[in-house]
Amino acid sequence: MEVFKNIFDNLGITEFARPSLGISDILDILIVAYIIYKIIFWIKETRAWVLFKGILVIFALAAVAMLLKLNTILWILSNTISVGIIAVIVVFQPELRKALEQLGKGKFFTAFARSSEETDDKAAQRTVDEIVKAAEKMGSVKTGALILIEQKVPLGDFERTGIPVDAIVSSQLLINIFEHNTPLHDGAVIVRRNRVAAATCFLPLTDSNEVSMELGTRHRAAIGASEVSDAYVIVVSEETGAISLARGGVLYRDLSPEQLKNMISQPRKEGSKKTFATIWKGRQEKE
Ligand SMILES: Nc1ncnc2c1ncn2[C@@H]1O[C@H](COP(=O)(O)OP(=O)(O)OP(=O)(O)O)[C@@H](O)[C@H]1O
Repeated sequence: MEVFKNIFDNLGITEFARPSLGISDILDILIVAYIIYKIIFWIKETRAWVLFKGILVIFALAAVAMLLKLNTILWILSNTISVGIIAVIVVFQPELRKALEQLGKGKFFTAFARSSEETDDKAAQRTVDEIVKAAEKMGSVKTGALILIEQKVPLGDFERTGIPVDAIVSSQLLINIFEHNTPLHDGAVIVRRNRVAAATCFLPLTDSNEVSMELGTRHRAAIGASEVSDAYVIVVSEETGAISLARGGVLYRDLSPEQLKNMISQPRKEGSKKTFATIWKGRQEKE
């Protein structure tokens, strides 16, 4: 209590104006802060983060409009906000349902604890090596494969369409997953923080007209997923055994294992700048 008394004294708040602050108030504030922190973290883990950022922009706009007394903008915002709240609930409905389900199963906090683990550079490099090794081996025997490596944009929406795996990435595991006539071989595998998060995931197909006619749905799905996320999407063709990489809506075809390794070796936490520069260079080279 002495600490708070000193803070109030330093702020010049008199004894008279000082709010009474008990242990229960502090506990109350801490619990609310903790819950808000968890909610923000949960939002960041789903695609709701992009929508959430849009909402923050609207709030910032409202604040500016209020400061500058832009009455027409304020009127429009205040009249659309009530509709907006309902719209947000509708748009976020799958995420909210998932969060409530997890809360019911008691998984919400454990999932958070696991996902907050630091990405280890050594483990990330090992993951890249294992994926490249698997792609090379699957290419040599013409086993089709589709692997997404999550970057900053969460792939939770794709992951939910598949079967959870949650295992450390290894070339043997990947080869096994894509083995013909096995239950997990169809669809895409999602790799997150050096673990295979899920298999048999369904990805959106690109509707670009520029995709070569000789490419089928596996490659179209790879390009489609790379258009709506910043993931590295690796495809091994079942027909030719060729290895390709989709990134930012661009497909880099017929890569050697070394080229693939170089392209996907950027560690996740380095941020997208360097990665994007490398990919952009590749894009220009292709064009
Ligand atoms: N939307 C999708 N999401 C995830 N995986 C998909 C999707 N569409 C197709 N696939 C995968 O691709 C396989 C079909 O590949 P298809 O032969 O049509 O594609 P392709 O691009 O010609 O590839 P390949 O060269 O390997 O034959 C499916 O069995 C499935 O595993």
